[in-house]
Amino acid sequence: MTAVIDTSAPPEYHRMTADEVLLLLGGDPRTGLSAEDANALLARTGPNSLPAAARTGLPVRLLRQVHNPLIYVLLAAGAITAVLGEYVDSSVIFGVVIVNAAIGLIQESKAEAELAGLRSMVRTDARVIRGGQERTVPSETLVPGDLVKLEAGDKVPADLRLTHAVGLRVDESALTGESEPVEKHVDPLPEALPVADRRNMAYSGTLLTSGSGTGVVCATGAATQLGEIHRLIGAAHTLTTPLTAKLAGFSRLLTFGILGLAAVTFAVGLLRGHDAVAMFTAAIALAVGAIPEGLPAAVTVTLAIGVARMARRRAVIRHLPTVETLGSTTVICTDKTGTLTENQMTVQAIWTPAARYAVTGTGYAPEGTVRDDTGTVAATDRDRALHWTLLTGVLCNDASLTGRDGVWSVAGDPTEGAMLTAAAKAGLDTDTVRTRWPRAAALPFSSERQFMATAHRGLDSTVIVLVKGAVERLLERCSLQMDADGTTRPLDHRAAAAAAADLAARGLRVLATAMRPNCAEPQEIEHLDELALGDGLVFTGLQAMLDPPRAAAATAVAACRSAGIAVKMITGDHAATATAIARQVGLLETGDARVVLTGTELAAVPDGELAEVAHRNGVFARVSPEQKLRLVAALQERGHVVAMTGDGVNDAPALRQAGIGVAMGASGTDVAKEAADMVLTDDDFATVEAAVEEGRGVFDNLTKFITWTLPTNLGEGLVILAAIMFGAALPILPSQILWINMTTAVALGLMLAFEPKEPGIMTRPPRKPGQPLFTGALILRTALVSVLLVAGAWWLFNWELANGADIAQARTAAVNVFVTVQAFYLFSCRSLTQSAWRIGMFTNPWIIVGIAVQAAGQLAITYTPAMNAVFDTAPIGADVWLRILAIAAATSLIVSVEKGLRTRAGSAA
Ligand SMILES: Nc1ncnc2c1ncn2[C@@H]1O[C@H](COP(=O)(O)OP(=O)(O)OP(=O)(O)O)[C@@H](O)[C@H]1O
Repeated sequence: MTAVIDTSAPPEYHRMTADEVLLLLGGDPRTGLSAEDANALLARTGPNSLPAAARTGLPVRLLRQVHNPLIYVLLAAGAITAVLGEYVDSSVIFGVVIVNAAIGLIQESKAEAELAGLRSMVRTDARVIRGGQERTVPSETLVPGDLVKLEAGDKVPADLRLTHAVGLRVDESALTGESEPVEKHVDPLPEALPVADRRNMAYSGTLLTSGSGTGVVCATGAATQLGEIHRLIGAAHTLTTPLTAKLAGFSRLLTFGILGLAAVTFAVGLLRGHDAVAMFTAAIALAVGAIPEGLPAAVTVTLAIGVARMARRRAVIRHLPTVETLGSTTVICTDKTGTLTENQMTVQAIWTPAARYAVTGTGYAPEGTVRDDTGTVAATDRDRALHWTLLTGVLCNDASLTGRDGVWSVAGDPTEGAMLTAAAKAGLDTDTVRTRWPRAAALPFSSERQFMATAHRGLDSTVIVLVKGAVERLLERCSLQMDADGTTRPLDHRAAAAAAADLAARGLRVLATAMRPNCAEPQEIEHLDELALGDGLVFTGLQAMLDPPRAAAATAVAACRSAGIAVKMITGDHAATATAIARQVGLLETGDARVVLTGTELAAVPDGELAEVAHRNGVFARVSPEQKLRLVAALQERGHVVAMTGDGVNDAPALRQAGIGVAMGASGTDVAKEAADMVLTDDDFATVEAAVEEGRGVFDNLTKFITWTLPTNLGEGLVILAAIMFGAALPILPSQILWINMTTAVALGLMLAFEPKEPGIMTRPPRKPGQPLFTGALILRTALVSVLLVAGAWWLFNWELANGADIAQARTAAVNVFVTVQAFYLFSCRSLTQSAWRIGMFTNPWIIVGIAVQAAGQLAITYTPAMNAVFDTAPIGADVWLRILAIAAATSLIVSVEKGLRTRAGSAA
């Protein structure tokens, strides 16, 4: 069957019946499109993805780089110097503007590309019915006519006309701005309606908050409503973070301060009778020298490098500011299943009111046996409760197992997969059982409800209801229990609860099963809800599964602890299971004073005390998503920066509330990913810890750059200021300052962005969120280094003049003092607390590359006649170089003494 699509005027699908839509788009209501048709159509329609936003044109991007008060000053200065006939200075100034803009442009493009690349790391899949079979395909391969299945938590992958909807509610805020979820149905709507009122359509990019359904794809990619919006507004891409904003503000302030100072210098120079043109260029040189132009670019580059490093460690950042926030994380709240544990479930024990069974075998392969206490292979006809608990595990279940080349995997929830395997080991074949008892209705699992129920109509029209879920939730609905012969008697609640607690204490995840045989009112079942389910159920048994802790979890928990970060487990699972796993990963130690709190206990805590309770305790079990939100808020109230993991639809509010919402890339719902700041592609707790470590590294590198750039810039400004104030000849000319400023920022300073993390990075406490960048220590350091720079350059300039050098040579010596001291100081800035020798001289090869490039530049400006002519420099002798090196070494020594003293006093610059 081939689809016929009239592209001239998009049909109004919401006005048609579901069958008409299917007919129009060539899909079959049962089998969907065939795989061949879908592939052929894909070649014509193109992938179901939004086209990359058209990038702003080059001229505009360049202009954006120039749009900066400092550059305006430079442009004005360039123009005035040109008018004054100082063509060399004027071309140097214009050269600087061009080079600056080019570097900014390249860096910005790189950072943008880095962020854009991340998007493809979080892939979305869609479940389609093609050729009569349900399969999971990448969302990009959907075509019109495809039948797509949806369930709570999914992001709608294309524009769909719904053909089936059960309790389907959709959050359409991405499209309409309306955050209240909208209820959907499948009936045709007679009139032409705006998008927001088309209740039988589900639009691409909107999120399913509850229910399930099926729809036929009627538009993909750019043709969707979302594509339309995307086309209108373009992709908003921001490289701004609180830190960059703060720094931009600081730079602006500094620019105006320095311009004022330059104006004063100019005026003082004139009063002293200096030449106006010379004074003007000197004032400009002061301004250019003192303003840290490289700062914004360095911050963006450092953040982008951080994002790339995190991605390599499988943490995908969705919002750039998260990179900064990560460094100050004080608490990580993690769920258990799949994050601290493998999410590889194997039923190991089954308990029925009549007997206990051990299940052998590992993984999802249906290989193993179910044996009772005596070692006899279990027979389901001897213990009917065993029969029904296993049957419930198969029927009240949406997962399926697939085995390929002896490797078995589960499509769907691993908990449910494990129950299918257990049943298979006892000889119950999934397909046979599911055909014998077709499903009539279902009450899906949710974290709040903590159980799932299904109704089935047997071949003889009997209707049964099967339930599986958390032990406490089920036992409170049961009044009877099943005996081995299938008869029932009153529930021994205590025995069942004690058995569950025993199994959970072994770290096993325990699910209870129950049933209602022979429903009197089969009609009622069509709308299975909690009310219809009622209580008075028959308890049939417990299935306990092993979900081993992840290999790296314990190490990561320990690393967090030594980094001053508290790790808290917040799980929906049973308190005993949570405790056992918490012990295994080192969250609780034997004799730990902290207790495991359950959701019920939490609910009893008054609001005023919650912050303290949340702060003090480490494990919270049977917690509902809504309580997760309360816990995050309470921790924040106590001043914590909270990273919180989550995967379900209902976790979204807590993820949004947390400083860093962390979603699971592999198992999480699209809703959770949309709400998160960071997505873990491997779901592993250790990845959160890795991201925190990278976050700290990024912040360190920023601090290092700032510690390097501020003193050098201030020194460059000061030297001119001093010369004019003291009425002396300028030791460094404006064009030379421009040279120093531009070359060192790129060749030297920027290389700090590539610094590897320092060894002790995870053994110190988290950075305080409000901690200012410009600490007293930094201000002192800035003053010290800038004074040393000026003193060194000044002294050598005068010494050379006094010893027979001409002014060009003396200035060349001063220029080289500046650059060499900056290069030496760069090594000091490689670590905030230790000497460069300690951290290893060659651990950042980029520093060496940068220094080599800078050295080549210095040799060129000193010895090539062409550059001598442009920059008014002159060749200097080897003895001068020795004096330059001596000054640089002396400066280094003084700085390392200061650093040593400060480290000992406990405050690093
Ligand atoms: N598919 C399911 N069907 C029925 N009950 C389930 C299912 N999955 C989990 N449960 C029960 O509901 C409880 C809560 O599940 P939930 O998914 O909220 O948390 P969890 O998976 O146990 O742990 P975590 O919050 O650490 O991921 C589980 O402990 C289990 O008893």
